[in-house]
Amino acid sequence: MSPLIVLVGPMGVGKSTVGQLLAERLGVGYRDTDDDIVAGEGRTIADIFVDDGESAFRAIEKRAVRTALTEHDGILALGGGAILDADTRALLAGERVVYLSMDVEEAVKRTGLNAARPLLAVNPRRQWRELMEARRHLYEEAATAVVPTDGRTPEEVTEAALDALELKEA
Ligand SMILES: Nc1ncnc2c1ncn2[C@@H]1O[C@H](COP(=O)(O)OP(=O)(O)OP(=O)(O)O)[C@@H](O)[C@H]1O
Ligand SMILES: O=C(O)C1=C[C@@H](O)[C@@H](O)[C@H](O)C1
Ligand SMILES: [Mg+2]
Repeated sequence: MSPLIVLVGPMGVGKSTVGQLLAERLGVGYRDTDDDIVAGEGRTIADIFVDDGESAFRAIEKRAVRTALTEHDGILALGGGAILDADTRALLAGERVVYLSMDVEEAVKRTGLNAARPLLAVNPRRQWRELMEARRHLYEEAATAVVPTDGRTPEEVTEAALDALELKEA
């Protein structure tokens, strides 16, 4: 089993929002590896970062992504940093991957100063830019289609993704 679409992109770009719309439009299920991690660990992602550190979180995330890629046949959203793992990127090579992109101002609007996003807790604008410098090329390399989300409603992003993939609705 393999997902119909894998969504990648930075925190707050709309993976959950658009992922659920895509799932409705295509008549399939929606799954999110961040949610799988929270359910499996019984604690929030922020708590995992604080208690065990980022590298422990990445190890948990890598397992969660591998499991979801083999178990789920609908829309799968990956955590924003999952793309950093080389083994995960190798697994994505065989998948239909949509990279949802946005610019920094849109990112600040959508994520704000939300403490639930530990990587953006201090100086979100600068941290977002730094994260994207390290990740943009990884998202782009993994992507079957890049769908910009700036100035688009979630419905418009959903439509653009369906068009880009030439997927027909259920
Ligand atoms: N196209 C859009 N235009 C404007 N706001 C949007 C759009 N897509 C999502 N949002 C809003 O941006 C915020 C983040 O969206 P969402 O939670 O779907 O992103 P995400 O990529 O799943 O983030 P996370 O990193 O938390 O998983 C939400 O408040 C959502 O309503
Ligand atoms: O961009 C990241 O590194 C992260 C994104 C979120 O989806 C979560 O997986 C976590 O907050 C880390
Ligand atoms: Mg989400």
